[in-house]
Amino acid sequence: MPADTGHTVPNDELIRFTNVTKRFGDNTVLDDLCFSVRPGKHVTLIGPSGSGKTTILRLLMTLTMPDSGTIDVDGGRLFPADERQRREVRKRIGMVFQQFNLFPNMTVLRNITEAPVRVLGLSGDEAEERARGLLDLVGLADRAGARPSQLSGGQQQRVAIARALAMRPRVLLLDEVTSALDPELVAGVLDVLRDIARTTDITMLCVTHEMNFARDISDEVLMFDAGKVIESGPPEKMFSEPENARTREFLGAVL
Ligand SMILES: Nc1ncnc2c1ncn2[C@@H]1O[C@H](COP(=O)(O)OP(=O)(O)OP(=O)(O)O)[C@@H](O)[C@H]1O
Repeated sequence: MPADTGHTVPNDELIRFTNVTKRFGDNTVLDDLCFSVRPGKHVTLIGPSGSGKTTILRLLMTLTMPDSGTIDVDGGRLFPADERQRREVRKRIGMVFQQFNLFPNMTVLRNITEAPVRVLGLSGDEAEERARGLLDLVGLADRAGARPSQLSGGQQQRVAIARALAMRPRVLLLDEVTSALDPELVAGVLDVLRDIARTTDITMLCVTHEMNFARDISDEVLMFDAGKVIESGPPEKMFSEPENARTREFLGAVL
């Protein structure tokens, strides 16, 4: 019998959470949560602070474990699964964090080539070619030899985006990627992400308080409250005529 690779999940779903519950002590952060994301779609998670948005991304990165339920990504089961299978599925997922988390002692180029060489087994030349293409994409082709500390926050975040893409993930997770940036640096990072959303077939799952950005890039917006999706829909509907009173209240406060 082959290992349980989650083939019960339909092919047109790249991410599926089924009855996922996550607790921290008495705090039920995700409550029997079900949702799915189709391949190539850009989905934004919105909701009040503490509603569990970051926890969803952390589960996908296997940085934390659910208490119950199943999580499938790209036809493979992430939870429950043994360590080896989890690592295999996890390789298909890239994440950009609020704090860029670059390696300070490595050049920009090494930051991007490190994981493709170590994890994917690419040769140094292959990894470098890939990295240089990505540096071009994020507008930093001339900074390959710099150290992160020589770059602005916005440039560092663009390196972090290139680093995540260098693993050729099927899913890109974006967690408040502009909230640690000075206001004048936000637009450059969001422009790069808009470009990536427009020109690649990567699936994106995004937590952001930048509602204009969410409106621009999202195919679907999911509104979270108390560990559940309480409303979902295309951004034009969610932002102009939300049906749920909690969504209206939340958007009234942030828009
Ligand atoms: N490691 C942890 N230990 C204990 N509680 C945690 C831990 N991580 C998250 N929580 C709690 O889980 C809840 C959900 O947190 P999460 O960061 O997922 O929310 P969020 O919707 O992303 O919020 P925000 O918009 O403020 O980032 C919060 O109440 C938080 O305090």
